[in-house]
Amino acid sequence: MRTAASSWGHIFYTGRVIVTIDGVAASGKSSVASGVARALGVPYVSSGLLYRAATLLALEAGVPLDEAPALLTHLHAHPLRLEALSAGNRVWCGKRELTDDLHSSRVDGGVSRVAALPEVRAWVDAQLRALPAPFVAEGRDMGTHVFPQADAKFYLTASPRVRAERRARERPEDVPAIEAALIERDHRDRAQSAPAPDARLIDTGTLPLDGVIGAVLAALPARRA
Ligand SMILES: Nc1ncnc2c1ncn2[C@@H]1O[C@H](COP(=O)(O)OP(=O)(O)OP(=O)(O)O)[C@@H](O)[C@H]1O
Ligand SMILES: Nc1ccn([C@@H]2O[C@H](COP(=O)(O)O)[C@@H](O)[C@H]2O)c(=O)n1
Repeated sequence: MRTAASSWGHIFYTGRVIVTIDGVAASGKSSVASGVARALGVPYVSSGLLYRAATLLALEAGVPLDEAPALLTHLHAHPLRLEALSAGNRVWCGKRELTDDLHSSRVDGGVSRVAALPEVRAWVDAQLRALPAPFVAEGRDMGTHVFPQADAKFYLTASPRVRAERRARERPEDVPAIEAALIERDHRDRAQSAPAPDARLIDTGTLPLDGVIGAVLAALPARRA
């Protein structure tokens, strides 16, 4: 059992707590999840990194992105390991760290095809459910499908333009191109991207990052050992 006190002072978490933060692409999920996890003193888990890593391995090996049997065979031959730290998640394939290669426009462009495969989703879900709580999990279906029993659920939104402007600081493409790609990715991901009925919706477009983190922390139920 583990106890953590947040820098907000009023939250004391003990035990196997799971907080889920879902939302559309580039809405701030990983930044917010990391900030919340650090405040609580627990790891955060980025589910999207596993889909991204599966996509990268497929692209590198020339495995067609929508051929589930070939992709699963390749993934079983090259097992991935998600290192879930509160400061940032890392993904490993054996001794090779993939993390820095996972946020390219090439991976952005292919990942939704891989994530649409039920076999790949089951492979990701099994790895996530094997992780020991407490943690903050972020993605698309953390609160609906993977951890429906979560103690608190959040869903982040922001307009495509705001998200593209933020992402443009991290990508070589211009804002209109990034915005079009985000809209396309949201559309391809729509099957797994509905908010949980019991999730709190937060529009991150009108708040600074610290404000979103503070809103999540303020909404968490107080818990005692
Ligand atoms: N509330 C905010 N105010 C300003 N910038 C923000 C805010 N939230 C996130 N950002 C910035 O927006 C960008 C996207 O955030 P982040 O990578 O956390 O989103 P994401 O939802 O995890 O993205 P993806 O779905 O592509 O993995 C980052 O540059 C981040 O610093
Ligand atoms: N729970 C999830 C998480 C991610 N995906 C797919 O992975 C892509 C990349 O995720 P990011 O969180 O890094 O944007 C995303 O576009 C989805 O295709 C998913 O399906 N379910």
